Amino acid sequence: MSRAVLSVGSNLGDRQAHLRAAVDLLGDSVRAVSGVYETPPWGDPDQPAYLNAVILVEDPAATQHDWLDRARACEAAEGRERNPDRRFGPRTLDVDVIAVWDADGRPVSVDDPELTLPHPRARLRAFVLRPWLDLQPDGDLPGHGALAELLAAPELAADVAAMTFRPDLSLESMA
Ligand SMILES: Nc1ncnc2c1ncn2[C@@H]1O[C@H](COP(=O)(O)OP(=O)(O)OP(=O)(O)O)[C@@H](O)[C@H]1O
Ligand SMILES: Nc1nc2c(c(=O)[nH]1)N=C(CO)CN2
Repeated sequence: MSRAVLSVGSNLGDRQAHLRAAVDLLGDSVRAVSGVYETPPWGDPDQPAYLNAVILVEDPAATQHDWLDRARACEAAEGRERNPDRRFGPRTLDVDVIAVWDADGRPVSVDDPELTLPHPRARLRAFVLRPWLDLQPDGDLPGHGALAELLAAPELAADVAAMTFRPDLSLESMA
């Protein structure tokens, strides 16, 4: 399994530093990093705004479970704490595996609560689709269709209107 799209989000502490840490920890597998958007909280409105971005990663040696392990390792490194009473609650760093493609470029489909692929809520999340579209204007969310069409769905209009591009908060290396 070689290629994946990861979504990163943060709404606690130094949000930009948490997202940057994920890029650093993913290291040589990183192929592209989107711009950063400030986004309204999805799924649980009573919390601060998030910063969100999307990262394209590639590693011929990585299985889909390796991407999940790496996502969890990034969250742990940034002190992510889980609150079982608030499923979509605030967090220092959330890293979701949105989709994975195998070595032949075929999308991987997994139906397991431990790892569901493509991510079952990605199509409902402007904070995933918008930065991904910036990186891949002709991209598809496997099984659901073109990113541009998904983003144009009426259910996402309010979230699209409320999100702001933050060019001042780039995740690119300062070096
Ligand atoms: N595609 C996926 N990406 C990340 N985690 C997944 C995925 N599919 C299933 N999971 C499982 O979901 C569990 C809970 O993840 P997490 O706490 O990050 O959820 P969440 O971010 O609150 O909600 P959401 O998954 O809707 O973003 C993880 O431990 C993982 O095993
Ligand atoms: N805007 C935004 N909202 C969220 C996010 C996120 O990354 N961005 N992550 C969540 C975790 O499931 C819940 N809600």
